[in-house]
Amino acid sequence: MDASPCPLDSEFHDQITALLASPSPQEVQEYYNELIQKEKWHSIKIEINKEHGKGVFSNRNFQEEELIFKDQMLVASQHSYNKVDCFVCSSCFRFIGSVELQIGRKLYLSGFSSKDECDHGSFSGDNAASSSSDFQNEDDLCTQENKNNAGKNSWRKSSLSKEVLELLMSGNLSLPHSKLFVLPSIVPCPGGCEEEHYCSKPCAEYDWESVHSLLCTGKGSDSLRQAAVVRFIEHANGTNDIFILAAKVISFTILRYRRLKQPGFEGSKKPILHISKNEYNLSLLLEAWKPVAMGFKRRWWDCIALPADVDSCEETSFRNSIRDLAFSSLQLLKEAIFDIEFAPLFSLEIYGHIIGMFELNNLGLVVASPVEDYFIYVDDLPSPNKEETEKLTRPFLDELYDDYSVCCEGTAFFPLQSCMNHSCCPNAKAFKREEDRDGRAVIIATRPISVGEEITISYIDEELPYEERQNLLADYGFKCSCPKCRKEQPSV
Ligand SMILES: C[S@@+](CC[C@H](N)C(=O)[O-])C[C@H]1O[C@@H](n2cnc3c(N)ncnc32)[C@H](O)[C@@H]1O
Repeated sequence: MDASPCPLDSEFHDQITALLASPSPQEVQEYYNELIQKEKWHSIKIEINKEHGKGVFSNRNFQEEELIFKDQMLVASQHSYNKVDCFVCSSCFRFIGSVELQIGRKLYLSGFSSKDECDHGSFSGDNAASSSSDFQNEDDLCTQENKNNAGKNSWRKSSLSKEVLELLMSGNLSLPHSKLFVLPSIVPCPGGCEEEHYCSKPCAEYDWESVHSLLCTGKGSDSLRQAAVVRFIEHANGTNDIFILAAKVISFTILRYRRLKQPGFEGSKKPILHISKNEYNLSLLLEAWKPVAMGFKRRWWDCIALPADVDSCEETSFRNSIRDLAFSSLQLLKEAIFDIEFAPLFSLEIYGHIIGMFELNNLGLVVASPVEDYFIYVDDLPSPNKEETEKLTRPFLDELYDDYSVCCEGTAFFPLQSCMNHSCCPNAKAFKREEDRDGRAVIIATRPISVGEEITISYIDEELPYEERQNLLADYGFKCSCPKCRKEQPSV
């Protein structure tokens, strides 16, 4: 592999080594004990062993189908391609607005010739959308990227007019029975950007304080920084939106550091007088970074699976190209939010490890759509109520076609779930039940679990043949020796 193109990698070598050092077993234990205490999931514990590192273990017996724990994401992000389909809170990922808004907005935004573009011009003046009480302004309907493309696109032919969709979005056209599917109303971003929306003030404030204030492109941010953030986001949307999540991790760490630095902040470390300012800053940075330090990680370009169409003799140039892509993204992020006080966080080494952490802990973020529930409800209505209702709802369902059931999808880092080891005969699974309507991971027992047993999930389709399973697990850097693998392993 070529030498690193990032000068910060060598300049801050010692600080980077400290940030990437594995936390001691005692630190790990203390961190997770505190987290479990805070989240009140007393029926699990984190244990560390030489063979598999951290793992989640049961503290009591669980029955089949019982909830084991739910996990709040440390950072999360909706996939950019999913943002037209699902309008969700940027903090907890609940659907927001109304069923009408979800349907109207999706059909409206995808009604233009390109799915990702919308004609901002059509929302000016006294049109229905801008008079809505739910919307803060017409910009709520378009992302920054969409607005940059304003006027370039034309409304494609559809059985539904733009005007009908605008009425639906503005709340001036209600669908029958939709009151049974009430969604939280929309809370705007405190910084005034049009990219993020929330289901409540606490969600808006939490996201602002923990991540978003550094990445906001709203009126409060200076215009040069704003333009740089937009360039970074556009690059991520055009290449790999995992970069947005990596930027959130850096922003999370910087903001946590600033809070810890404030005198009197709960949990802040008192400055130790006999150490230098630099040492003090590093120890504070390590403290701020701790939730990320706990995550299992390797460099992205070292651990990413080689795509099937890349020949093994091309492997080095493939890995170099992945690293170069990450470096281009990092350069754009630096133009947007670089701060010398946190220079090591902007090294390619750290950026690569953050992205690798998502690669190796990949549990997707999924939230079921209330639009699907709504149409299922209508379909289940008794006659003649069903036929009456469908006269109004059918044109929308026909236009949505299969997309009526699209879930909110994204990527997240879940602190507890990411400690779960793999087994091809797992005793638990990540599974959203009817009532789980936000982004949290939900872990359910798939068979009875005894006190003290390790709780495992399967990272892959465990029904695959032995060889295929081992090939897929090699991407995670281990060979599985669970009871099923030991039984199926071909004898030599
Ligand atoms: C999501 S992490 C699980 C937590 C991890 N043990 C830790 O210490 O943070 C995934 C990594 O754990 C290890 N791992 C998970 N399941 C394993 C297994 N069945 N056998 C060996 N290593 C495993 C692998 O290194 C894998 O890349």
